[in-house]
Amino acid sequence: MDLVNHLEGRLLFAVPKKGRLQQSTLDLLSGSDIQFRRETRLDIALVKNLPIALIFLPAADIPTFIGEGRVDLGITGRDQVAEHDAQLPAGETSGVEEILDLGFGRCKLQVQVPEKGPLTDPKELVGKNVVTSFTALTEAFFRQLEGGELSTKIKYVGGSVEAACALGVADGIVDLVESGETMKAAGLKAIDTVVESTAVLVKSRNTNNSLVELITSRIRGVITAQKYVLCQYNIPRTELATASQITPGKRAPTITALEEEGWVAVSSMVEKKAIATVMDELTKVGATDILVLNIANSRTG
Ligand SMILES: Nc1ncnc2c1ncn2[C@@H]1O[C@H](COP(=O)(O)OP(=O)(O)OP(=O)(O)O)[C@@H](O)[C@H]1O
Ligand SMILES: O=P(O)(O)OC[C@H]1O[C@H](OP(=O)(O)OP(=O)(O)O)[C@H](O)[C@@H]1O
Repeated sequence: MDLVNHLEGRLLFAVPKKGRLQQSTLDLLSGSDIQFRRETRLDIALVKNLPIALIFLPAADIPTFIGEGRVDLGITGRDQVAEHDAQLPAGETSGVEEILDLGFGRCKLQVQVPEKGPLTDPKELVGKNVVTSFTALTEAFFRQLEGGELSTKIKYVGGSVEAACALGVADGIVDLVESGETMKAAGLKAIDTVVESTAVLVKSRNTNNSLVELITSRIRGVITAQKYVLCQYNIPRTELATASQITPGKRAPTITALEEEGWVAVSSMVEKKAIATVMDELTKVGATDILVLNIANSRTG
């Protein structure tokens, strides 16, 4: 099948073809009921149940395709969008618009130098060799540090940036850090942060495809569901005001009267990471039968 001829009329949605953001992106698509089958080695997949085509691209290239309006929607790192925007001529507005922070792919683009070396401040790298995959952001960073000048020599490498200092190619690097394992293994330390990043859903500023809203709302629902649990409990009506402060919900808690005089049942969305503390506090104010339920999907205001 000539897939390119089947793109007409479809929303084009770019997703990472490999790497750190791919699995969580595929999970989001699946949670949003975007059904597709990707043929081996093909970078285009037609969605079966919606007029959408998925385009598998390197995360670093996604902002370019979206910025030029070739692709309507995409998932990539905020760092990649920032790098794309930093390459634009002065005064030009970015064609890439962020719609949603997706929460995964959290990392920092950091200035790193040899741990045992003499450098401790990014200013000491001015005029020296710096290696990175993010040349535009690194240039902007050093230009600001140098007060508008740029004497620092910035060189591009596509991967394994952390090897540059040990190989004598660089005095410092600008690379992504998450756990810090790679940096530590390469004998480097971070001395400054250029940008902080998470995966984002982005759209082309010029797209007018109505499916953008539908997809955004589905993805938002999946993210909310992943972030929250539903907490249900029974409480004496006299303690309801205090309990409602502990579980205010996204809008307000749902309160139902119980058959037993003076008692009510409460059901409220609570952030997953806070649930243990919330349960402790509810118990303290007299709540009983506290249940915590996972949310499969959601649409909230
Ligand atoms: N260690 C990490 N932890 C979390 N997110 C990361 C990490 N490294 C990269 N990312 C995010 O994932 C995006 C893609 O990086 P990744 O290293 O997966 O690239 P890639 O497309 O596989 O290209 P490469 O050929 O450079 O490996 C980055 O721009 C960043 O937003
Ligand atoms: O702080 P950490 O948890 O160690 O993660 C950081 C590493 O992850 C990324 O590389 P990746 O492993 O995706 O491969 P790459 O170097 O080929 O881009 C990034 O470029 C760092 O090297």
